[in-house]
Amino acid sequence: MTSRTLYDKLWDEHVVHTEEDGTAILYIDRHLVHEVTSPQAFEGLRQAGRKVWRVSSVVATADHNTPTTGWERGYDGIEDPISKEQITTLDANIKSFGAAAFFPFLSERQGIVHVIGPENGATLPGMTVVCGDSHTSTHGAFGALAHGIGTSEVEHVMATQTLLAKKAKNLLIKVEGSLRPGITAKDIALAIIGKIGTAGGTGYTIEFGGSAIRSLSMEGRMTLCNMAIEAGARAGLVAVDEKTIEYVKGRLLSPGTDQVSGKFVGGPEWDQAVAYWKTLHSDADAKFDTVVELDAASIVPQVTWGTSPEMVLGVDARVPDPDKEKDANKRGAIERALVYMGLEPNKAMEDIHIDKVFIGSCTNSRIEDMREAAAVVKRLGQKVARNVKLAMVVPGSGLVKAQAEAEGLDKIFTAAGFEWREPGCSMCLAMNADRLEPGERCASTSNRNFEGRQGAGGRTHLVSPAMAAAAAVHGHFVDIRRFS
Ligand SMILES: CC(C)[C@H](C(=O)O)[C@@H](O)C(=O)O
Ligand code: SF4
Repeated sequence: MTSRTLYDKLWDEHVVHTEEDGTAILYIDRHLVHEVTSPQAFEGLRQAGRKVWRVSSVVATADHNTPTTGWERGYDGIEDPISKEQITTLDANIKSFGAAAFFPFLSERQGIVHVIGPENGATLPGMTVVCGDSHTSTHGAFGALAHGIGTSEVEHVMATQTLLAKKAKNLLIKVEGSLRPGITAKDIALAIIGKIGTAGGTGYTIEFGGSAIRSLSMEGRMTLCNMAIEAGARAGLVAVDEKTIEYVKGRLLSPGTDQVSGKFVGGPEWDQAVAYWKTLHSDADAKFDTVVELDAASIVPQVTWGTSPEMVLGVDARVPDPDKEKDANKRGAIERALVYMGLEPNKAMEDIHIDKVFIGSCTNSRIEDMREAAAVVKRLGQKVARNVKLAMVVPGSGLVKAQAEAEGLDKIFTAAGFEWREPGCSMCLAMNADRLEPGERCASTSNRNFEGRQGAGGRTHLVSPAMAAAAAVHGHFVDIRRFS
C-alpha cells in the first residue's frame, strides 16, 4: 500500500462513498452538541418526524450562554432571557431525542464542549468528530478527524450519521527543537498564524509534527489544534503516541472503563483500540502537499496587537508602523486595526496597559493552563494591578474547576485579587453576561480578537495563560521570560 498521511488514513477509514467530483460521504462517530447551533437542527428533525440516527454518538452540554456566577440560584441565575431559553431548549431536546451523555447547566461535568469531550473520553483517537462549532478542530489533538459544521449539517448528521465533505490537502507544520522557558503551546499557535496568516491553512488539514509538538502535553496539543481554524484549516491533527493513550485511559466513555465503578479495567476492547490507535500517525515517507517549518527555540511570547489572530508579534516587539508597510492593502488593514485598538504605531508591546484579564476559553481553560497561570501569580507574589478592573479565571469545566480547587489554585488566584468563576465560554465571546465595555482593553487567553468579539468596542489581545497572569499583576504586558 502506498504511504499515507494520518489525515489520509482517517479519511479512508470513514469514507462511505465518493462521487466523481470528489464529494464524499463521511461516517461520523461522535457528534458533540451545544445549545447555540442545535435548536434548529432538532426542530428540523421534529418537523420531519425523524429520530437521531445514532443516539449513542451524541454528547451534549451547555456552554456559550451559561453564566459564570450566581449558580447558587440555579436556573434563576441566568439573567438573560434568550440565554435561558437556549439552555432550557437544549435540556428539552436532549430529553426527547436522547444522548450517550448529557452534561447540563449546573451539573458537575458541564463545561465548554471542547473541554468536556476529551475529558470524558467522548473524543477518542481515530474517530470522526463533528460539532456545530468551529473550534471542533481542538479534538484533532487525539489523532481524530474533527471539524466544525453548520446548523444544517448538524441536522444532517443527526438524521443520517454522515456528512457531505470534500477531501482537503495535506499540510505538515513541523516544529522542531525545544521551547524556551515560559513559552507555551499558545505561543506556538500564534507564531504559526503570524507566519502563515489566517488563510495559510485554507483548503488543508494541518498535521502538527516535530519534536516540539511531541514534547507537548495533551492539553498543549489541544490548544494548538484549537487554533488550526484561526489559521484557516477546518481540522488540525497530532499523531497518536503514548501520551494520547495515557490521557484517554480510564475516561468516562473510553473503552476499558467500567461503567459502574468508573475505573479503568481494560479488557479486549481496550487492547484492540490501543492496537488500532498506535497506527494513527503519518507513514514515514508520506507525502504532504505543503510543509512549513518552525524552530521552537526561536519562538518568543506572543501578543496580538490587532483585530485578527495573524496581527501578532513577540512581546519584545513594537506596535507596527503603517508608514513602513509598502503594500497599500496591508497598510490600510494596519491603520484600521490600530484605530480600533486605540494603539499608537511603534509603541513597545510591554507599554500597553490593560483594563481586564480573561483566563479561560476552549483554547486555555484546562488544568495545565490553570496551573501555568497560578504558578506565575505565585512567583510574582503580588496582587492584580490597580489599573486592572477585573481579572477573571474561568475553568473550562466543572472537573477542571474541582481539580484546580483540590490543588489550591483557586486560593492563589483569589488571594491575588482574581475572580474565580464557574465554567463556560464566558468572556471569549459576548454571548453571556461576561463582556468588555466599549474601549476596554483585555489580555485574553481565548482565540479570536475580531472587532467586538468580547463585547462591542472591546479590544482583545490574545496571549498565553502565563502572559495573561503576568499582565494582570503588572497592569501591562510583560515578557514572561524574565520570570521563567
Ligand atoms: C457559537 C459558535 C457557533 C461559534 C463557533 O462556531 O465557533 C463560537 O463557539 C465561536 O467561538 O465563535
Ligand atoms: S470558548 Fe470561545 S471559542 Fe471556544 S467554543 Fe466557546 S465561544 Fe467558541
